[in-house]
Amino acid sequence: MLELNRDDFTKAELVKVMRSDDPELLQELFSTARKIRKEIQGNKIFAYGFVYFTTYCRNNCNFCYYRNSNDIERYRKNEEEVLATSKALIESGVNLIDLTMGEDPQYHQEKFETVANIIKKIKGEYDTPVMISPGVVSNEIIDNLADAGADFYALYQETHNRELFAKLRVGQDYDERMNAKLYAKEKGMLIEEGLLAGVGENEEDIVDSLLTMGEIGASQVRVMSFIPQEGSPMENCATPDRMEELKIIALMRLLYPQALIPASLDVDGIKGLKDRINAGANLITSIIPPKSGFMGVAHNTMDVDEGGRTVEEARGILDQMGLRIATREEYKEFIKEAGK
Ligand SMILES: C[S@@+](CC[C@H](N)C(=O)[O-])C[C@H]1O[C@@H](n2cnc3c(N)ncnc32)[C@H](O)[C@@H]1O
Ligand SMILES: C[C@H](CCN)[C@@H](N)C(=O)O
Ligand code: SF4
Repeated sequence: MLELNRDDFTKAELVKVMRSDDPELLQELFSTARKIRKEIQGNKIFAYGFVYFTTYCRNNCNFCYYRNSNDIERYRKNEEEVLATSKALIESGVNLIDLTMGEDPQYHQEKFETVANIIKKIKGEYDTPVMISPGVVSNEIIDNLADAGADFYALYQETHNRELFAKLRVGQDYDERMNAKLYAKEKGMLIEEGLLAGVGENEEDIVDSLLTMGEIGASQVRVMSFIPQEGSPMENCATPDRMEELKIIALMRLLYPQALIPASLDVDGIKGLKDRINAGANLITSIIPPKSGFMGVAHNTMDVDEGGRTVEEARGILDQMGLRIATREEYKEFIKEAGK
């Protein structure tokens, strides 16, 4: 059996864990991940509100429901709507607002000022940290977003295998995407890197991604299992067994004890929370207010209007696990350390 909880894993050892289905090893993997989280942050779990404010997109990612060629209903929310939903999320107890958008040509060509204003309001008036997930934007726009006060820039490579990237993010440039997040980091923003599970990667690819996340200095690292989307080229591809995602979460925790690692409600809804937390995640993402008209990504409506993706619902589950949602002040303290 592998010895866990070390900071000098070799690539071969990591690959071996990804390939293993030995129940004893996996148990040890998850319990070690939980132990490390507890050492770092006790029983606190962070929570992010998700505000997907425009679902228009110029890109054609093969895995995504919102790809440009998909003939779907789309929306573009105005500043008031975005702020009202952000406020409701903050009042419900989230620690950060994740402002997410498709690469909406209307913004990408002219309107980033609106986004900067929204960030300033959430930071100033609502005194709450902000993550911005705008896709690939120019260095000049990154400067503006950083100046507006955005704490985090999220941009997921999905894979660090260039050939696979080209098949997934069709027509997009690998280096341009990577360089945007490196530039954001240089400008003082924290960055989030992420990978998709179940899109044709092998164990070596996963391990390359795990190591790259550390090399680029990401403070938040994520994995999401691929969910097939109606009308997209990958509509008939299967969703992967969740054990892959759980193992990746646990390995990220072992490799990067201080990292923010999401348990995303977007993949399996609220019923998926417990397993991900038990694998070592320390953060709940994709909290969306019911009946607000805002959508998720991988599962765009699952549990939303039913009130399943709320802080209250998550709190009930955490409570049974001896855990609790962190306060905004505790989260701010945590990211201050992450920025050092
Ligand atoms: C919808 S995008 C939002 C930000 C921006 N448009 C971008 O692509 O960077 C956020 C992420 O959602 C994830 N995602 C999209 N479609 C998915 C799917 N079908 N299953 C799982 N995750 C998905 C991808 O990892 C993607 O990077
Ligand atoms: C993928 C999204 C995040 C974008 N920064 C969101 N649905 C999530 O699961 O946190
Ligand atoms: S993942 Fe992002 S960039 Fe790609 S099609 Fe979906 S919304 Fe657009």
